Amino acid sequence: MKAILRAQDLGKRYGRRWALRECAVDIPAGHVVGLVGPNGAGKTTLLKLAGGQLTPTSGRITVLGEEPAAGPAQLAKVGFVAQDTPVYAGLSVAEHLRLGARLNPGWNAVLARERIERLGLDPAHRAGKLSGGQRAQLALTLGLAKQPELLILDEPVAALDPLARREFLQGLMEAVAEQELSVVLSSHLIADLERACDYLVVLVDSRVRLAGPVDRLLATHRRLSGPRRDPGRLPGDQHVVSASHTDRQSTLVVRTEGPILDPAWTVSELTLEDLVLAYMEKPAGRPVALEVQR
Ligand SMILES: Nc1ncnc2c1ncn2[C@@H]1O[C@H](COP(=O)(O)OP(=O)(O)OP(=O)(O)O)[C@@H](O)[C@H]1O
Repeated sequence: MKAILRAQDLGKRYGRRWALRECAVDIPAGHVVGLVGPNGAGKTTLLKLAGGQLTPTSGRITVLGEEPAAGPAQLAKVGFVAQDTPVYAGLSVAEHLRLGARLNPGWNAVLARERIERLGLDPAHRAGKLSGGQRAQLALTLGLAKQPELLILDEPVAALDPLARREFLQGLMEAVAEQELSVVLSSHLIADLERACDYLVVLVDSRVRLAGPVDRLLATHRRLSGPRRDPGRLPGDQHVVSASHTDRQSTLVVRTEGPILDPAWTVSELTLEDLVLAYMEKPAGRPVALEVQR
């Protein structure tokens, strides 16, 4: 299947500091991909590299099989809504839609108009006078009406109220199911990602720590609780992701393809939030990136 985003040994350095290092991912088309990680992990940097706003310091990235922003055809296939939801303060909502129609060959004027109506935005209103959430909605409408093959959204729902967030994510999932759209979005709101995303990438300390389809990731991770145990003494096919201990008790998150046979453990499944938090904890040694494919 076609990859929407492929990175090999990708790195980006600002001055002496690496914002992204040794990044390797291969994300297939047809997903809503959630990109998560702590503040400063490198999410915006990765998205900007994919959007062509930044160039790599090392390695390679391709988007829909080509260099990012390689030319007009490639630009038409990729929509990008940045974290600060850029709109032109002096232009009205209607003028934004007219501009979108002029600049984008695949523009869907009906979709844009209907969405603006549904949101209750006044077409004559200047963008500079909209609330933060309304500006975000306008920027998202422009991204959707462009009808790209890949829509990249940097924290798209942060400014939206809970109902608007739910409706927006629902709309994204429908667009992915009905059109040939793939989405990569970053967010700190894991409950939202849980609802909308079927593929996950976790970035920590400028490195990819986990990537794969959500159902596969959940099926291959377990929480084990039981009498205190040295995590180094688990069977070889059980990889410890995080561990916490009291004097008598150990709680581990492990990745394994097989069943947990040791009767001393109480075994439970993880939620997406448990999984993300386990990978966001600082590991004791050098972290190992895991890319899980179907
Ligand atoms: N223009 C820049 N110049 C220098 N350093 C930068 C620049 N942009 C980002 N950085 C640094 O690169 C690292 C990664 O930043 P990035 O914005 O990609 O993180 P992020 O995961 O998107 O964070 P957040 O969740 O807070 O938005 C951070 O340490 C940040 O300080």
